[in-house]
This record gives sequence, C-alpha cells and structure tokens, in this order.
Amino acid sequence: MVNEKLGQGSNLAAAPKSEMRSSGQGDVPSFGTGSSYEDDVAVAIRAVTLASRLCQAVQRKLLSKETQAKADKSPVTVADYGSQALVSWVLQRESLVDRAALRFSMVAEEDSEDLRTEDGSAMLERITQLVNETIAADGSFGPVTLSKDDVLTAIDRGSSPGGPDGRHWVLDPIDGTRGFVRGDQYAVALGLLENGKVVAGVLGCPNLPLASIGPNGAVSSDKSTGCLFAASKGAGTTMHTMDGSLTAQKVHVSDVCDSKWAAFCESYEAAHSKQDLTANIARILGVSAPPIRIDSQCKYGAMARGDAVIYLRFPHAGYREKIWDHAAGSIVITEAGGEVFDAAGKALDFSKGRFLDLEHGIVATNSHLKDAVLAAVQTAIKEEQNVPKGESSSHL
Ligand SMILES: Nc1ncnc2c1ncn2[C@@H]1O[C@H](COP(=O)(O)O)[C@@H](O)[C@H]1OP(=O)(O)O
Ligand SMILES: [Mg+2]
Ligand SMILES: [Mg+2]
Ligand SMILES: [Mg+2]
Repeated sequence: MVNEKLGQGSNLAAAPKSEMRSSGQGDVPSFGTGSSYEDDVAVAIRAVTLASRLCQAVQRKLLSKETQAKADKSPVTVADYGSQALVSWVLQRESLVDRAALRFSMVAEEDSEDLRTEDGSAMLERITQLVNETIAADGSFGPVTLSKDDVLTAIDRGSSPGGPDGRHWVLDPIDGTRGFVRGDQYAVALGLLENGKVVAGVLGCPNLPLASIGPNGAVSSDKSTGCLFAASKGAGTTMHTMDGSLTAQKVHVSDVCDSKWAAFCESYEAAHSKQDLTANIARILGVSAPPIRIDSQCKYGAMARGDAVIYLRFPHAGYREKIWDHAAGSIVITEAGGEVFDAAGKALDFSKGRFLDLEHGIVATNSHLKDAVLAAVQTAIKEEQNVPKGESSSHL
C-alpha cells in the first residue's frame, strides 16, 4: 500500500527497509546507506525538514508586509531569512565533523545586512519569533531560545566564498522565491561540497505532489504533497515524504531513449529562461508534449523520479548562475542516474566560488539522451545566433 502510493506514476523502487528511516517530527533521521556521507545527509535532512516547516507556516499566512524588495528587486520574505537561520543553526550545532575540525563553512544566498537597519528591525523580530516557534514545535532540540543576535549570526555564517578546497555547505534557503510568494513550488536546497565537488544534497519540496506531475501523472487522484529528496556520492537518490509518514524510496531518472517521448521541464517564470530557445530545442528533438513549467529545484527532484526526461535552463544574457541554485539539485539527478551539463557538454564546476562558471545554460537528462539533447542544444544556439535581432528563433 505504502509503496503503491509513493510509486504512483513515478520511477520509484522500494529500498530495503533496513537501509532507511523516515524523518518524522522529532526523530533524528538515519539515512543508513552505508555511504561515507551518511551523517552529513542525516544532519542535512534534519536541517532542511525544520526549515521547510518554517516556510510552510509562513506560506500559509503570507502577508504582503512580510515581503520586501532587495537591490535586485526579487522578493525576499521572512521565510528566506528564517530558513537560512534555521539551517545554519542546525548544521553548526549537529555537524560533528565540521565542529570537531572547527572548519564550518557555508555558502548561502542571503545575508543579514537589511535586517541590521532600522527598517529591518520589525522583520528581524518576526523572524526570531518564527525560528523559535519552529524549534519549539519540533521538540527535539530541548529548551533553546535564540536571540535576535543569534539569528543574525546564524544568517551570516553563510558568507563563505566557497572554492576548490575543503568542505562547504551550500544553501538556497528558499529556491524559487517567486513560486513561494505565488503559493506554488519552491525548495529548500542544501548541498555539500568537498574539494570543489558536490558530494551530498537534500532538497525539501513542501508543495511537490507525491504522485508524478509528468504528462502521465497529471490524472492521479492522489493530491498529497511534500517531498524531500536526499542524495550522496555513490549512495543513490531517495525520496522521502516531508512529514515522514511513508517509507523512503529509491528513485531513478526516466529511461526513455527516444527523444520524441521525452517530456521536458523548464522555469515557470518566462523571465528566467529563454523559452523561444527551449521551444526550438524541443522542436529539433521532436518533443511533442508541452513543457512542464515549475519553479525552483523542484524540477530536479521531479526529474529524478522520472516525471520529466529533460530539463532546459537558458537564462537571458548577463545572468550569472549561483552554486546554491544547482548544488543540491544536480547531485539529486546524478545519483538518480542522470546527467547535468552545460551547452558545451561539460559537467558543472562548483569549485570557482559563489558563482558557476559555465558555457551558456544548464541541461539535465538521462544518459541515453545526453548526446542527442546536447546536439539539439548546440544547433538551436547556432540558429538563435543567426536570427536577426528582434525576431524569434521559434519562427524558424
Ligand atoms: N533573472 C533570472 N534569471 C534566471 N534565474 C533567476 C533570475 N532571478 C532569480 N533567479 C533564480 O532562479 C531560480 C529560480 O529558478 P526557476 O526560474 O527555475 O524557478 C531561483 O534560484 C531564483 O532565485 P531565488 O532562489 O531567489 O528564487
Ligand atoms: Mg533570491
Ligand atoms: Mg535560488
Ligand atoms: Mg533563494
């Protein structure tokens, strides 16, 4: 029954029960994969689960005054800061490896600068209250109360520059802020880098349906939501229910070999990706299904269980990709048997600091389709470059 429910329309295979325990409220989750990152994944699941609960509480009663404009005009909510504070606090407290070596390092999206101003003080008050309410509701951390200073310090622990050496946690406290504000998909995305490579990742997707959202899953009557994906090097990718109610399952990317049957996914926000270009790539590949448009790294999670077969992300010129937007998602895909690469076919390089250094765009698919998708991407880019300014490449 349990497996039937989680498996509906998805590429899920039951993992041996002895290998996994779910992350129920108050539990210390055990991943039990035997991988060398087992403890890191367990701490990351604990941190992401707690932060996701805070986000869920805020999204339920999202008030317009809880949104403020940042310099880049993207909406930032108390949940972004609260989520970052909680993840940072849990990691710092529980990550015994980093604590023992006194080398805790985190590369995270937000910083506390705006909260330290007079205008930010009411928001800081609200964040501190939310953080403390979330810790208290969990019940497993004992009687702890964070001060406003503790919250600011926790947020600012994410200011590491990252780089090619050592261990760095990589956090997007809410990925897909626009989806979050709209009441749609968002993710709490936490990766772990070791010497420039992603070795573990956890994606909390509180609004993602447990049933497939792919073309074949759209008719599912199961409306339950809340998934958490966990992956670590050599140990595969697992999907858990956010509330820990069902046994976790191993997931695998789709094994579709013919691109004409391959559904693709892309950003919900048209401004985030060149949808003319992605439509042309799909046309070249003979894909007939309309794109699945969802916000955030939930796309990577959905793909890891086979909802979509190709992910195309081609931001407009001048946009620089950050490592926290792909670290957790990319290992969730690669450990599920997929591939993530840029328009030159190169694997993503997380060793260059806070930004990804890549050749125009990010693509994910299964290993059967990699060559065909890469060829289509390169053809579509060439066509785009030959289109006179002002005309759309999809008209070719
Ligand atoms: N102009 C932009 N182009 C591409 N991606 C963007 C842009 N602005 C923000 N993003 C980031 O892209 C991701 C959303 O991707 P998607 O469009 O696939 O949902 C988020 O990480 C979002 O940041 P944030 O974490 O602040 O939401
Ligand atoms: Mg942002
Ligand atoms: Mg993001
Ligand atoms: Mg974010």
